[in-house]
This record gives sequence, structure tokens and C-alpha cells, in this order.
Amino acid sequence: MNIIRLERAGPLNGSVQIQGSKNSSLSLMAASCLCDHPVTLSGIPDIYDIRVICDIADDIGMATTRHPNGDITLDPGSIHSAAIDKEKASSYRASYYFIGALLAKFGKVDIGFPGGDNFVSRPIDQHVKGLKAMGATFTFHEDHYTVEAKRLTGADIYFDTITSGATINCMLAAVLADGRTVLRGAAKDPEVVDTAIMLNEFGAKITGAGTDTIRIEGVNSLRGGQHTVIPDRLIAGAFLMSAGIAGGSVTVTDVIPDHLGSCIAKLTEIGLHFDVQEQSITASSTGKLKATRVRTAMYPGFATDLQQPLTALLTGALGKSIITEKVYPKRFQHVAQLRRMGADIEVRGNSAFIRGGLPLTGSWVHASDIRAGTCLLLAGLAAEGTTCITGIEHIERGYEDAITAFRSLGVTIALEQVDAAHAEEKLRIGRAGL
Ligand SMILES: CC(=O)N[C@H]1[C@@H](OP(=O)(O)OP(=O)(O)OC[C@H]2O[C@@H](n3ccc(=O)[nH]c3=O)[C@H](O)[C@@H]2O)O[C@H](CO)[C@@H](O)[C@@H]1O
Ligand SMILES: C=C(OP(=O)(O)O)C(=O)O
Repeated sequence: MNIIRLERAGPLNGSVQIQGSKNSSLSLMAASCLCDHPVTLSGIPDIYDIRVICDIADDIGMATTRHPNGDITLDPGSIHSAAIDKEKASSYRASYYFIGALLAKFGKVDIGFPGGDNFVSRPIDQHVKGLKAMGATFTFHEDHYTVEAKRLTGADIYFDTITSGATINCMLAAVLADGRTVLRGAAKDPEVVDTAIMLNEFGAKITGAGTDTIRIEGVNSLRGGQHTVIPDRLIAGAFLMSAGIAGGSVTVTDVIPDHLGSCIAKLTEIGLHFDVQEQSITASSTGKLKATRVRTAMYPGFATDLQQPLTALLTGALGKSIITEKVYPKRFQHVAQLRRMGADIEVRGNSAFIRGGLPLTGSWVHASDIRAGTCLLLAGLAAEGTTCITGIEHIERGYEDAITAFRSLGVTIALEQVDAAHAEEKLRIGRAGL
């Protein structure tokens, strides 16, 4: 098995070009099914979830071509099936976008339950509620579900909670539905807006994306064309935090700074300094950090996906910090791993209480999901000695090449092959010490 091994880093110095957004790419790739003609997407990262989508696309007859410049062309003209392989659908989260993208054209979609990072509870009731309002019926089987709609009809949908996934899914379904759909209490995330912009470029009639009310007039068909995915704000945010944890200066390039507003504001409170340009952000820090309180929230609030890396950062901030997780109340799997490294963190309810300023020590730790992996990478930058991270397939689900990026900042970091039993023994010893 592969692990990531990294050493404590001195002040960082360098810049990282930020890849295209994973979460937006997942939506844009599925959304391409709505078109009648080829779609070329630029900036789609070469990561696990995208490779699964290409496999699914292949299964259903949507040919995909990765060009030498990295662009992907998808040809939805020859899709012959809306039966999505159960295991492939369950190997990542956003497979449910294939429902919204295929239902109007095929009237029936068979698909496995969504997978992705496991935060104990990730319901899809708002997807079900929204699509039902448009005329769909759901039948749940043991290992998959079937969604049917002879005809999708526009509807007025009030979400009970703000969800980017259900907002995008219902928007996709509404694009080729009969009549007008209104999504109220919609998510305002940049990934929602990116999807709406692409669909409009291809002939959809969507207004209000980026606000809490989105209106969609159904159209008969979408053309296809070219679109460039937005940069990954979550990866950018984590690299900015790395300057706080190791000191020095880190520039992220090819970003949309507006997407990182709440992150920059919080990191400024903590003591980082920023130079924000049109498409790049430089974070610098002397390493002296102040404790803070933060609550995660849907966009434009402080993103839950940045909560885990922030926890690593706050272990280095003198005083008591409190992180309250409002989006996924149990998203604290990373805390036990940080404690192995010497962090003093207690989780009560949906809050983590961090007594910062204690030195971290390199250790064997396990990444349970993408951002837990990011958190451990950041903690490893500050920890005395060597940190070995297992579970790196999760990190690879989000990052094209984290190792090269950290190396370019001056970090000693490598992928290493180890015997699985050896890794398990090292993790067991670490657990016993907790
Ligand atoms: C592939 C993708 O884009 N993943 C992101 C997406 O996940 P995902 O789309 O799954 O998350 P949502 O935005 O849907 O979830 C937001 C909140 O709504 C709740 N909810 C959601 C759907 C539903 O039917 N019912 C319901 O109650 C969730 O439990 C959560 O508390 O947004 C999350 C929140 O920003 C991020 O952590 C994920 O990285
Ligand atoms: C939770 C995440 O991903 P997914 O929704 O794909 O599991 C994430 O990107 O942090």
C-alpha cells in the first residue's frame, strides 16, 4: 500500500497553480448528458471521481476523450442507457447528478446509492422532495434506487435546508422539464453558479443562480459547446492555511478570490496576512497565530470542507479555539488523528475545543476522507519529525498531485510503498497511546 511521508517544514515559499474544482467538475460532467451535441470541458482535474464518471459515461454510451491539453470532450449524442452501474455510483458522492441529467430524456434512471466521504449522515431527502415535486417517483431497492418520470413538469420547490447537491440536481432536472421551476432556499455556492452558467451557454434559461431563488424555464434541447470549470476554492483555502501553519509565504494562482472571502476573513483574524490580486492570493505568516471561534455554514459562510484543515492550523494558535460544525455535525474524524500527534482537542456535541500552542509530534495517522487528509498534511508540516499518512486514496479523490504541490513550497514529502501489515501495526501502536 502507499502512504505519504512528510517532514516538518520550515517557512514555506512558493506558489501553487490551483486545479479545477472537483465539486463543480462532478456537476458539469453529468450535466453534459442534457445536451444533444458534444461538450468540451477545460480544467477538469484528473482525479479518481472524474475517472469513475468517465467509466459511467462509457457504460451509458457517452464517449469521453481526454485531449493532450487536458480538456475532456463528452459526446452525449449517443447515450443509449440510463442504468448507472451500482458500484460505480456508490464509489463517489455526486453520482446523483445523473438523475437530474438523464431523467427528462429517458424517463427512468436506475442508480446505486451515493457514496463519498462518510460523515455519519448525508441524507438525500431534499433531492427526493424536489424531484417528486416535478413528477418523479422513487423506488428504493436494497442496493440501488429507481427514479421514474413519464414527463417532468416545472414546480415551485422550497428546500427545507440549504443544499448544494439538491439545488444542482433539481436545476438539472428542470432544464428540459415542461414549464417553469422555481427553487427557493437554493444554495448559492460557486459550483451551482458555474453549472448554471454552462447550461445557459448551451441554451438553458436559468436566472438567479448565486441567490437563494433560482428560476428555470424548461427548454426543448441544449446544444453543447465549450466551458471552463471554476478553480477549486477548497484546495486553494487549504494551501493558504499551510502558510499559517509552517510560516512563510504561499501564493495560490488561477483562483477566483471572491470565492474565498470567508476563508480569507477568518485567516486574517487568526493572524495571517494577505495580498489579493485579480487571480492570485498570497498568504504570509510569521507563525504567530491567534485563537478564534468559527462556525461552518453554507456558502458564503465558512465552508465545512475547510473546517478540517483549519483544525490543524488552530492547534498552532495560542489559546482556546472553538470550531462549531453546523453543516455536518459529526465531521470530526480527523480529531483522533491530531490527538495522536499531541494536539489537545476535545469534541463535545458539534463543537471541537482546541487548546492550541502545544507542539505536535510526527506519527502514523490515517486519513478517513479528503479533508481529513488535508488536515493531516498540514499538521505534518508543523509536527516535529516524520508524519506517515495512510488512507491516501481519499486524498487522491480530491487532489491531482498534492505531493508535487507541497514540494514546490519547499516541503520534504514523498509517496512511499509499505507493507499493509506494517502500517496497521504502526497505527495500532498509535491508537493504544490515545
Ligand atoms: C460533491 C460535492 O459537491 N460535495 C460537496 C457538497 O456535498 P453535498 O452536495 O452532499 O452537500 P449538501 O450541500 O447537499 O449538504 C448540505 C447540508 O444539507 C443537508 N442535506 C443535503 C441534502 C439533502 O437531501 N438533505 C439534507 O438534509 C446535508 O446533510 C448538509 O447538512 O456540499 C458539501 C457542503 O458544502 C461539501 O462538504 C461537499 O464537498
Ligand atoms: C465531502 C467532500 O466530498 P464528497 O461530497 O465528494 O464526498 C469534500 O470534497 O470535502
